[in-house]
Amino acid sequence: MRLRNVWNALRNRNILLRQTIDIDIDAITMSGLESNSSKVEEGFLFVAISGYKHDGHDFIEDAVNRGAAAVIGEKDEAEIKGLQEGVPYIQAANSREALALAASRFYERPDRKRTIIGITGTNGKTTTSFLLRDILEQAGISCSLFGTIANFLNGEERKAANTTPDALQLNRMMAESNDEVIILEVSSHAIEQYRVEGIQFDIALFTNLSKEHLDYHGSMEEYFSVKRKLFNQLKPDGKAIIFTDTDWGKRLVQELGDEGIPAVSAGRGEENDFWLKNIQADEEPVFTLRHDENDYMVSLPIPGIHNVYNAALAFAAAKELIADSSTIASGLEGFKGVPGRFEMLRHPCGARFIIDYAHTADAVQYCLSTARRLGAKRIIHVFGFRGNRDTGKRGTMVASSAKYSDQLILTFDDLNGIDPAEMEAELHTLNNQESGGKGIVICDRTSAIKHAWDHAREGDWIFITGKGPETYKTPFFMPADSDKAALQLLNKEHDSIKPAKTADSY
Ligand SMILES: CC(=O)N[C@H]1[C@@H](OP(=O)(O)OP(=O)(O)OC[C@H]2O[C@@H](n3ccc(=O)[nH]c3=O)[C@H](O)[C@@H]2O)O[C@H](CO)[C@@H](O)[C@@H]1O[C@H](C)C(=O)N[C@@H](C)C(=O)N[C@H](CCC(=O)O)C(=O)O
Ligand SMILES: Nc1ncnc2c1ncn2[C@@H]1O[C@H](COP(=O)(O)OP(=O)(O)OP(=O)(O)O)[C@@H](O)[C@H]1O
Repeated sequence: MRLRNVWNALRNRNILLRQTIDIDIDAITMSGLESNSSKVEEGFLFVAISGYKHDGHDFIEDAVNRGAAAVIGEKDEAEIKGLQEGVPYIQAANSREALALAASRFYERPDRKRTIIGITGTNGKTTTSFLLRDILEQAGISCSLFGTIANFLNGEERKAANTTPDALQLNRMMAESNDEVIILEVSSHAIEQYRVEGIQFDIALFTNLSKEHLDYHGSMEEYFSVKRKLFNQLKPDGKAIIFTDTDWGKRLVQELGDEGIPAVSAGRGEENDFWLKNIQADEEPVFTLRHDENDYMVSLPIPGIHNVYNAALAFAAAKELIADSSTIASGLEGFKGVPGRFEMLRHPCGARFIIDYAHTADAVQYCLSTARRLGAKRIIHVFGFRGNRDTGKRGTMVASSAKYSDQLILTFDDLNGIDPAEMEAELHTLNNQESGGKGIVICDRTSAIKHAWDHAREGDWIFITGKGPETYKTPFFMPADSDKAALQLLNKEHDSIKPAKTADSY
């Protein structure tokens, strides 16, 4: 592709500052695009990103030595080392934005060739995207799905490093996809970091908003305003579909309406386009959705009122693509679930163990209150906190757990570089301040799980939350690399595992 095409894309968006080496860019073609210097090959355009850990401008020399034909950066040329004659340096106002626009152009606007569905919100993105994919696929519509669990395209599964891939990988995968629909989980980090910039969506969904990532966004208002940007990236005939049971959802519908952006609402009030009513929140919930004066009865094979909300949203989105509502309802009935989201295993005594990815106070409340509603005799909650992330939400998570559980066991999650002693001290402080005397601390995660296992009684619902299906980053006492593997090991070798370190001995 001619470099001129990318240059035009940047100029059209007014982010071009200047082209500092005077060269005829029409003469330059680019054979590839990269933001990581170590992957640059002969003839590539290299985009230097000022990152959180590294400054890509420091790697321009490396990129040029590997054959870069041109470089885009955001710093002034006077600050750049390693540029060579014949290699133009194009200065943009923002490199991440430039990368996204360049990628979209280089891969020939893949968003225009497929139906693109973006899902944002604090909780429920993954579950809603899986629900929607199951509905569409059961109706014979092929889907790619890019999200936290993995990236799925053309029937293959690829590992995902982020909830939303970076702009380069995203546009590349969209171009590679032969599927009719692409479902994309859109995190607030992704929007802030321009990973979805330049993409226009056919449908954009909003699940909810609750306290999360405030270390990154500063305030709820700011967090909302970032999420909201997604809804300004709809195609001219695109649709916003909003779940309205949070004030943030109601506000979004109102604000989009004021801007003339068509929004379809789903929620428990009669005023919604998809009115969710008659909810029987059993282990397999049943509910009715009223739309266009018709009632559709749906049953869902996963528990939790939060999953009913997710299903209502998926139903509303599917309705944009599938006319026959009974096909949508049967897609939901056949839902296969999501790894590590309300995933249930049984203890030999009959107690239930649930592995769940809850990592907000809101999610904890939804999970534990589901168990209470379904008649749990005791609720035990095993969880911890990812190191180096949003420390502000921890107190409310413990308080929420204490409110809905009978006992909580605070343990290690992924330490993410934090000193174990520091995390241990934090767990004790949170336990003393927020658990209402219901908590203990067992730092080793597998020992905490074993403690719960050993003390399980018939009628207990025991939640292990925070990691879902993720593998452990550090080894724990038991030879298991995930919560599920630990439970499976306990189930298999119940008697041969030695007593674990307890709170007192740790
Ligand atoms: C803090 C953060 O958000 N970092 C994200 C950011 O990294 P970065 O671009 O700043 O990376 P960096 O390491 O500083 O490098 C800067 C540049 O130097 C380049 N470089 C570096 C070394 C070298 O030798 N040569 C070279 O060219 C790099 O390729 C890069 O272009 O941009 C990358 C590409 O988009 C992301 O993968 C990365 O996510 C990290 C891994 C991360 O953990 N992010 C979390 C916070 C996140 O984004 N989470 C959300 C989900 C949140 C949720 O809802 O739970 C997500 O979407 O995953
Ligand atoms: N609609 C909802 N409202 C509140 N909590 C929810 C909702 N849906 C799911 N949850 C809770 O949030 C957890 C994460 O769900 P899910 O993975 O679907 O959300 P997500 O938005 O994709 O999160 P992440 O981006 O962190 O992966 C679930 O395990 C559940 O505890």
